[in-house]
Amino acid sequence: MIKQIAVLPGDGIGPEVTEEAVRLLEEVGKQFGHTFQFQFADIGGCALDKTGTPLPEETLQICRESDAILLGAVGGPKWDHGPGEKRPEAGLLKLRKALQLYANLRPVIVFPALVNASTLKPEVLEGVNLMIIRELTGGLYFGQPRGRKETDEGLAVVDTLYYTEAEIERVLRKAFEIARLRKKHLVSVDKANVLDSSRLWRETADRIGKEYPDVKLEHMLVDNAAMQLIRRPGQFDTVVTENMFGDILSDEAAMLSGSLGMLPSASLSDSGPGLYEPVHGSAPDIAGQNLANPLATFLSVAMMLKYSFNLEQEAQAIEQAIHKVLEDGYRTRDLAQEGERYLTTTEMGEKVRAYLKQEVPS
Ligand SMILES: NC(=O)C1=CN([C@@H]2O[C@H](COP(=O)(O)OP(=O)(O)OC[C@H]3O[C@@H](n4cnc5c(N)ncnc54)[C@H](O)[C@@H]3O)[C@@H](O)[C@H]2O)C=CC1
Ligand SMILES: CC(C)CC(=O)C(=O)O
Ligand SMILES: [Mg+2]
Repeated sequence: MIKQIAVLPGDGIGPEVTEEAVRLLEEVGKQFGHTFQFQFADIGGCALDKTGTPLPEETLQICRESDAILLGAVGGPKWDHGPGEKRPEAGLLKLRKALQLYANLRPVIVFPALVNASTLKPEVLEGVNLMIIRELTGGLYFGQPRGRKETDEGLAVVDTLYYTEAEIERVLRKAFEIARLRKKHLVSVDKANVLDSSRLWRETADRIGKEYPDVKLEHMLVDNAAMQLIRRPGQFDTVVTENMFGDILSDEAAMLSGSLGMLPSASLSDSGPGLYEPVHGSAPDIAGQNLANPLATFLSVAMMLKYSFNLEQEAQAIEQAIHKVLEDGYRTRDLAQEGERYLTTTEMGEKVRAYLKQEVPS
């Protein structure tokens, strides 16, 4: 199989983790007889510095012409004070919108070897395997009007939470389809006791739910969901929610798996390339130090192989290699216990490739 992959390393630790992910893909290609061709392009702060825009037209074109997109992360303190459209994050939002990547899949898996990496009790974490589906191209991050202005009462500011029924319906349908392939239990998270947008979300979920009688639909208010995720995460299988709630809940859920450096994601549309990126950001506090955990990006590569290329066996080979590396006690700094030795980003990359090649040390 020959596939074109657009690689957008971005800022901070983005280039460090994507470099290792590209090496991993090359290794998968070698082992399974595939050719992955990479086209690198700028996004975020590095694109702003070079071109004055966080998503250059050329980058968007490369993405449109690719079979899948691999992204590191964008942003950092250097660009934090620019106006909204001159922020690195605006480039990523624009890319998601332009490619209509409305369904963001964020699986949260507790690797048995990492049960002790979390601050939660092992018995609470046992068997946790949930899928958060976050709406990605609507809601507060996109609604208009937005911005600030001087008023008689001083400075005022507005962000708009806007959803059409069609936007809500398509992501809910995707969630029901995914729930059907899992444990057939879907929790729809909203704030229907306060927000009109959430009331439409809930009505739509109830309506679409009638087409999926085999899937048990439950509604949960977002504040309670945030608490339940920590109290008893095992009660969740598939979770669907709007853009900002999903953003926040998935970072929270990352702590079940031990680190934000463990959480991958896939952003999918109805046609065209999928975008694969770790859930974490550019981590300026550790950037340039070879300390980042690349496993979230590796797991995102596995999602790419599965969802975009239908290469189930290859995806499982990556997941298995990661399982074994962790079982054998290898950790990056974010996962290591106090005083425990840890691997750098590049060493973890080498280790996972070695396990993929079955070059397992005795
Ligand atoms: N998809 C994206 O490109 C995202 C970009 N951002 C941007 O990233 C910048 C930093 O944001 P933060 O709030 O600090 O969130 P962050 O996710 O970059 O970092 C939060 C904390 O987690 C740690 N961390 C994150 N990824 C890690 C990894 N792979 N290995 C080890 N530790 C890791 C960081 O060191 C930091 O302590 C901001 O400019 C923000 O807008 C934030 C989230 C997503
Ligand atoms: C545009 C990003 C900075 C938003 C985010 O935090 C995310 O997608 O997880
Ligand atoms: Mg986020």
